[in-house]
Amino acid sequence: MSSRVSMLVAARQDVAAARGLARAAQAGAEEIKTETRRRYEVIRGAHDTCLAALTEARETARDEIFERFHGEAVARAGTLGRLAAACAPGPAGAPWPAWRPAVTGRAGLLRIGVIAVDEDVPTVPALIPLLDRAHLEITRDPEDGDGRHHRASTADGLIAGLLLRALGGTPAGDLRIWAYDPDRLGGSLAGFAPLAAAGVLTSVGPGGLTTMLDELVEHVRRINETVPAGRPGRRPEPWRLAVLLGDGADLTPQQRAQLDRLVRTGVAAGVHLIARDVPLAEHPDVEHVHLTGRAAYCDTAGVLPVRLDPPPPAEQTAAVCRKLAGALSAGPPPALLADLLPARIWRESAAAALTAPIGVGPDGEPIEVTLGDDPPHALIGGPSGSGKTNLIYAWLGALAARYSPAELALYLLDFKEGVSFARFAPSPRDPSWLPHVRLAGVNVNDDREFGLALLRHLSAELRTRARAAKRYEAGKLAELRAEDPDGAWPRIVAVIDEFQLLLGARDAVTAEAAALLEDLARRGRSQGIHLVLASQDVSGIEALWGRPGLVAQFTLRIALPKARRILAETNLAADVIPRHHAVINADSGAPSANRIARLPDAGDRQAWRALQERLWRLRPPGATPPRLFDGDAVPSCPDFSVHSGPPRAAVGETIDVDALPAYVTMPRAPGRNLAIVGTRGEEAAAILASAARSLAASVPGARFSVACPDPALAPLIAPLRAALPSATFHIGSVAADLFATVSANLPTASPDHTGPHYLLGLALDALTTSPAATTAGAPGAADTPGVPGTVDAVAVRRSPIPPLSAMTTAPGPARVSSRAADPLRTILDQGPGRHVHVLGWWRSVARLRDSLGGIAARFDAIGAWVALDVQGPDLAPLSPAPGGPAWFPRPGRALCFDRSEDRHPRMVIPYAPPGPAAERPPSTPAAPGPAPGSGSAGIPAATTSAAAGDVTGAGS
Ligand SMILES: Nc1ncnc2c1ncn2[C@@H]1O[C@H](COP(=O)(O)OP(=O)(O)OP(=O)(O)O)[C@@H](O)[C@H]1O
Repeated sequence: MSSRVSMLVAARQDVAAARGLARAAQAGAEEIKTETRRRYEVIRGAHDTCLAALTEARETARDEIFERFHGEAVARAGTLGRLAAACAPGPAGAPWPAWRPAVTGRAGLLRIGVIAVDEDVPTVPALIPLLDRAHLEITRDPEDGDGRHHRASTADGLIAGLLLRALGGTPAGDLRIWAYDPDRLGGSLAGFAPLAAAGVLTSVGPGGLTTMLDELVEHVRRINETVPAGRPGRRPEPWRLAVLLGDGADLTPQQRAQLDRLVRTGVAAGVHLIARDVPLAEHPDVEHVHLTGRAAYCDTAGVLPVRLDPPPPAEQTAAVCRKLAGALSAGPPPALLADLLPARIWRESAAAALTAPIGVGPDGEPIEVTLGDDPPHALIGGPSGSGKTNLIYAWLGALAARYSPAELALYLLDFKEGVSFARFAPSPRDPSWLPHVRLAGVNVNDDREFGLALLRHLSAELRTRARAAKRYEAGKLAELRAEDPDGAWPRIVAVIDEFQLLLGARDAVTAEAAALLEDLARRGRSQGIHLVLASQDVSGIEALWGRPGLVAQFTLRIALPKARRILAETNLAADVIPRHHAVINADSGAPSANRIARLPDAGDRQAWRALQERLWRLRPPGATPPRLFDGDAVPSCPDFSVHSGPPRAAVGETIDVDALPAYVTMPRAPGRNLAIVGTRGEEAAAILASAARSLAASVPGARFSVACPDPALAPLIAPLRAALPSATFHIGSVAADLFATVSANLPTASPDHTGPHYLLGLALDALTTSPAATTAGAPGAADTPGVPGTVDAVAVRRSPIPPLSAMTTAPGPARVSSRAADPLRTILDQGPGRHVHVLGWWRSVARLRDSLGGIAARFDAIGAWVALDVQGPDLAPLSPAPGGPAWFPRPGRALCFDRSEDRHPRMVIPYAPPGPAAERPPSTPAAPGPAPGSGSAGIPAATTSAAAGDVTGAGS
């Protein structure tokens, strides 16, 4: 039992020990656990701290990275944006809302949209190359709206934008567009339609592709031939841009080949392609743009997607195109006269040639023309209003500013109505004149004789120069000037505007003028005499084209827009140049010698006046103003000086380069009477007045008596009263007394001590054909039967003048009745030999004949005559030429013939009657004879009777 107890005790003790051990182990474990937990807590705390720090560090780093990235991206976008703005300035790169056309001179890169890298980063303009740089091939995903579905597509919007940018950034006319759009027939580019009218846009239909490509290839070939390779600057040709809007159809092999040629060679020649749905050959010059929905990828942007701009607003496109078309139709703004002037005035020598710019070329450079040995003469052509006069102004301005009056002399003639060259002469409004101008003729119109006079003058100058050249053995002007440095040998430029009027008739004037022109044209070249002929239309001038030798000398041709036949037949350049341009061709019109010049508005009065006044102030001392011949002006009678030769009567002004009086001489010799014939009473009186004034100056002691047998015409005497204050006047019936008295007292010997006596008569026909004179049995009257029914006979019956023989009551010791019966005829026959001369006005040749003795009378007593409105054939009895002179009367002009001086009749311009200077008066023909109770020549009856005083004293 005890064992059992002891065992139990032992067991208990073991259990207790075990328990103690277990408890101790547990306590140890607890301790470890606690320690471990503590450690865990420590570690965990450390971990959390570390993690938080790491997170914070990471965040900081990330923020820094983002910040740096953003900053750099913004900066780079800014740089790229500035770069893009510089590469595509103004209209090439501006977004549509702010877009305006403006010529920038750089059209190479064009904006199509933007590259958006990040939302926070500004976008960068996406540019693609075009003009002078690349062709463009546009491909697209099938979903892009396309021509096949007749919807506006992104591609078409892209093309429209490119076209507008290219047009807006290049000078008007420098870009021509061809649009091949077989499917929509031009509808894709409808906004550009206004350009078609201005020739900028050509729509090409389905059948036109081959022709278009051929033409462009040909153009490239021509450019490559004519523009030297490597020449700096742009070729003087517009860019040509062909837009090909494909319709899915394949090109023919020929079209493909031409297209490939253009791809290879077009860019260098300014010919470009924009091809949509038309594959282009692979070539470095081709820029590819691929469209996917609203994004696009292009070679220039690489992998970066481009967000395309919207198409330009349709109204904006149309407005820009309309404006451009308008500007092109109106032509470019004119150049300025100032562009043609040299930096320093009068510094050039004309020894070798005259060279001056006439306008500016397409590149803005002056286009110079030369007159010298080659080319020597110029032909200018252009229809009315095309700018011939303006061109002449520009040319003359440029010449006159370069060459002094010692180097250049100008003779200028304008045959048409107007006063174009009058500005070169002084006027009441502008006292300045162009010092180079020797002669300016305006309103020359029908005075072809004046043109002839100029040619004769130039011909005389040519002879003078030829003689001098021979003396110095000089072959041309430069040599003559070198041999004779002190001589005055300016180059002469004679400009004749509307010269066809000089050569337009088949008569002696044309024949002589053409012969003189030919001679001047041939020989003038070496003598420094240059002709510049201008005309609206030279095609019909027989005298010109009938003389090929003459035309051939005019190697300088200047054609204004639409000029005909000035250039060579095959040269059509004048048909295509715009307004205010000219084709200058110094090779007789050969097409290869064409130069196109834009002309300044030299007609502008202010610009011209400033230049002229400047040159005028520099004029050499003693320079005289040019002679101005104005065909519409009536010259005033000059002051005649004492003259030592035979007495002479001025019947008007000669039509000549110098404004000289036209005289007929009145020496004491048979036949020295003057008859003025025609119905224009005022002009007849004015001629008598100038004749009287010049005779009075020629012979200071001369006596003058004035007769006007028709009292109705007494007012016409006024100019004679003004010219001859000391003359005696015999109006109405006393006129007959005058003739009777003078006739009866004709000196029989040589009465030089008494001086000449001039009888001036108005309407002397009223003296001679009185029926009463016939009944008086006077020899003259008997030879002069009135012819009832003719105008003269009617006039005789109506004449209020009583029969001369019956009226002749003047007392006088030497009254010889047989002669006194026809005193006028007696004086005409016998007076001049005794220094008694009749200067009278008859209203027709028939009446003059009656005064001379009737139908078979000879005109020997009329040594000189002046015809007014008498037709040439009517002058046959007085004329040296059988059938009468070729004379077509017109107001303000008279035909004069002095048998002792002239071989042919010459045209003269009657002077204005004394008094204030007048314009040419309307012609007032005197009636053939006054009707009973009424005046003639517009004079009322009351005046007539009042004027019919029987006796008037000197100067009364
Ligand atoms: N280059 C130019 N720039 C601006 N205006 C011009 C220019 N050329 C001509 N004009 C103007 O055109 C008009 C006609 O010119 P101009 O008188 O020179 O022509 P024209 O050929 O001589 O005509 P016509 O034969 O009928 O006299 C004028 O009003 C002139 O001012």
